[in-house]
Amino acid sequence: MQPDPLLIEMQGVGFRQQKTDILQDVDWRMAPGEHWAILGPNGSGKTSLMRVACGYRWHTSGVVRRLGEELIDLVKLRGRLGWVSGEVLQHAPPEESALSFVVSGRFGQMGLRAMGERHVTGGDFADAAQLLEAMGAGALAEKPLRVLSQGERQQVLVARARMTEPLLLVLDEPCAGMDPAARERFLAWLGALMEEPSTPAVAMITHHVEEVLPQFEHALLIGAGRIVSAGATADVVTAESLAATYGVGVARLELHGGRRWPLWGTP
Ligand SMILES: Nc1ncnc2c1ncn2[C@@H]1O[C@H](COP(=O)(O)OP(=O)(O)OP(=O)(O)O)[C@@H](O)[C@H]1O
Repeated sequence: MQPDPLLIEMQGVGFRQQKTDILQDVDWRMAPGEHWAILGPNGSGKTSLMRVACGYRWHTSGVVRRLGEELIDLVKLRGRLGWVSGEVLQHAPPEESALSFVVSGRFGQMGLRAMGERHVTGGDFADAAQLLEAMGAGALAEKPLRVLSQGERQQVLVARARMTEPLLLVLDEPCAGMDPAARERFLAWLGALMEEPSTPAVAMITHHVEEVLPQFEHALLIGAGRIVSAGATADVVTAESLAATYGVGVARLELHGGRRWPLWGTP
């Protein structure tokens, strides 16, 4: 039997825009079912890396294979790679229910109101309701988007992205704007979700080291558009590599709850 193709394979990849090298010499492979944390300081190229990886931006040098192919039908690709970003909600009608918004993910839309409901069946609604329920977010179904908390929004965005049964979910800074309690609640939910065998591969972009849950068995550290280190989280997320990448000393890196918490500052 043929092994499943890698989700993403990048070899010597560069991405240059407006005479600026945003990504350089990127070599990275992500296999089906793996969970990766994409870590790095502001402006280091995390989002650009994942955009190029997923075909939302086109690399300017090197080779990118997505699902084993160099050129792949981008429409097909969009359905296999679910992009979860708070920005999506800026385009969603605030009065739309969470359930309708989740249903709209099946059609690659930002809510059903924008598209009319003509293609949507009762089966689509039933699937969306079941998905929300299975993800422990069933209570959100009837709520309008405008009342959802930051954590609930992320839950609904993840559910929306899963309506096409993607092989990879990309979470772009899902904890942005959350206070510590909201963040811990969301991360507990995400960790439990990642334990489910039905959950696809996850790549989470963040600049906060302590958000790297134990379920992220792989980590990629990027600085100034170049991969500093990529591999097993324990090997990648070290005080030395963090200090070098973030440009600030790490006095201590504490392991607590399976997560690494840096105490920034010179020892
Ligand atoms: N289209 C573009 N044209 C020019 N520069 C760009 C473009 N897109 C990104 N950049 C620059 O590339 C660098 C990397 O941006 P990117 O958004 O990938 O970083 P990031 O690590 O995700 O940052 P943050 O954590 O702040 O969101 C930044 O300096 C940004 O200004």
